[in-house]
Order: sequence, then structure tokens, then C-alpha cells
Amino acid sequence: MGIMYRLRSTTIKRTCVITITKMSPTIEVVTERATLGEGPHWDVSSQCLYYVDIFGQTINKYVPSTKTHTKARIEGGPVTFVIPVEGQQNSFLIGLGRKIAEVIWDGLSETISDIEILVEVEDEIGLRNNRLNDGKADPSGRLWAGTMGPEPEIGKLEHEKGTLYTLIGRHSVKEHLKKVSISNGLAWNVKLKKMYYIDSPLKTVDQYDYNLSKGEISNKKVVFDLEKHNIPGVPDGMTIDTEGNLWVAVFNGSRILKINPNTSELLTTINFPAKQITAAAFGGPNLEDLYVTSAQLVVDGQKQPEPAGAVFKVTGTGSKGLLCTNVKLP
Ligand SMILES: O=C(O)[C@H](O)[C@@H](O)[C@H](O)[C@H](O)CO
Ligand SMILES: [Zn+2]
Repeated sequence: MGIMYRLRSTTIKRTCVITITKMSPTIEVVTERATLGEGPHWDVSSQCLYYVDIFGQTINKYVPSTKTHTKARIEGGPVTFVIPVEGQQNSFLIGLGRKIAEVIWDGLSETISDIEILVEVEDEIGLRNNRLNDGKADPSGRLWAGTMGPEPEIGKLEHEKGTLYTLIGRHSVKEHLKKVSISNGLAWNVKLKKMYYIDSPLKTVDQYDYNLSKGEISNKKVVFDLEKHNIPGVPDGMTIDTEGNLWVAVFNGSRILKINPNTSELLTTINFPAKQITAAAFGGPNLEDLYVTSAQLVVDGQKQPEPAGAVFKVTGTGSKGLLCTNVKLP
């Protein structure tokens, strides 16, 4: 964005030349179509994007430099997130139904080479049809992941049955929020000591005070309300840029919102040729490319046309992302 002023300094009168370069992001489809693409994570060391197809039950890798896409199928339930384990090649934490597991994958084969279940949550009567959803590592590498209630048909959800957890030991979790409906977007601002969180059906983006060393949240405050802005759909995944602005995917809203959580302002909207936009992550050599996942879920008998389900690469947003943190196994 170039703003240029030319001043005639000798007099009070001034000539002002203002050049405003309007931001014009370009959107490109970079992968084949998933059923429910989710959880994009940029891995700096390998310069590639990892993401999941929740209902396709795959973990996926996209390498921009060679434009190659590989995936491995995992049996045992919906695969809800995939995050590389810090310092351990080929090792990832995944959400698998109600389980958190460590898998070993070389990023090339169509199958994983090993899996170890670390924890199973909500294994009690009344909660067994829940499943995990979004998961992310906070800036210290601590895993946060939450669940959602049963949704036998898309859009017909049992509300307030989920919980938001952190992984505090290799085989144990700690509860942070109960009565969550669809645990979704997570982002952190270390400088401001905030965590941002989305429980989709609330249609809000929430902020919590965040104690990074203890991994504790408090003091909920709504920082953005989609209904107040007449935005259709529900907020899903999100990511944060270097200026502290949030990039929120809107499921059933065909868009990404760039919002300032400190002023509650809507700064930019990017529209996509797919309705079910699920999540976003900055990647690329300078963390300036925004990778956006989407879905092609059939809602009310309606199929989502091409390219729904693909991963989109957005260039020219004028923003730069914060690093996606890999997970540190406790
Ligand atoms: O994308 C996600 O985060 C979740 O898997 C859900 O939000 C589903 O998309 C939704 O439940 C469909 O209705
Ligand atoms: Zn999501």
C-alpha cells in the first residue's frame, strides 16, 4: 500500500499526491477436492502445507515448490487435525475421532507407517458420539484441541456437548471450557497475552486473557459478532498475522474476514468460489501466502460444485502471517 506525500515545504500551502494501491488478492486452486478440508498448517522447515480431509480420513501434504499433493488414509474415524511434532522427522499429532494420536508418515506413501493412540477423551455414556475438531499448538508448542457434539446430519447438531482441552502429559488432557458446541478456530497473540477462540454456532470470535506459561485462559470477551455485521454463515478456523489481525474462515459464507480484534473492525473481506470455507494459514517463503481450506459437504441434498473442497492459495493480501507452531510432546 503506497501512500506518498509530496510537500512544498517553503509555504504553508502544500500539494499532496496520494497514491493508493488497492489491495487485490488473487486466488488460485492448488489441490484436488477434499470432502471436508481443514486444519491447514505451514511447516517452515520443509516449506510445505499440511492439512486434513476430516471425512475423507486423510492427512495431506502440499509442496508449493513442486506443486505436488500427497495424502495418506487413516482408519478409525474422522481425522480432524494434523500438526508436525517439533524436532521429530515424520512424526505428527492428529485428532482421530475422540482420540489424539501420534502417527509416523514419510509424506510420500499412501499409508502411514505407525500410529500410537495417546489419549481418548469423552469415553462416557452420552458423549461417545462426540468427536474432536480443530487442534493447534500454542506459541510454546502446547496442543489445544476441542470437541463437538454429534451431527448426524450436517447442520443438525447437538449443542453444548463439547469441551476444549490441552494435552498436558503424553497421556493426559486438561479441560478449559465446557458446553462448547463446535470447537473451532484458535489463535494467540503473545505480546497482548490473548488467545482467540471460536465456538462456531455462537457466530462470534472470542478473546481470552492468556497465561502462556501456565496454559490457562480467563476473562472471555466477544471481539467480533458476525450477526451484528449481517454476515451469513458461521465462523470456523482462523489464523493471525504479524499485526495481530485475525483471518477468519466463514463456513457457508464463501469468505475470509480480516478483523482487528482490538477495535472489532472488519478490515477486509476475501470472497471465494466455494461456500464452505473452513480455515486459513499463512505460508510460503515469506509467510505472505494465505492457504485456505474448504469443503464440499452436501447440505439439504445440495451438492457443492467445483472447486468446493479444494485448497486455495491467496497471494497479494498485503499481510504476513505469524509462524504456525509445531507441537512439543509433553
Ligand atoms: O469444519 C469444521 O470445523 C467442522 O468439522 C464443522 O464445523 C463442520 O464443518 C460442520 O459441523 C458442518 O456443519
Ligand atoms: Zn473448523
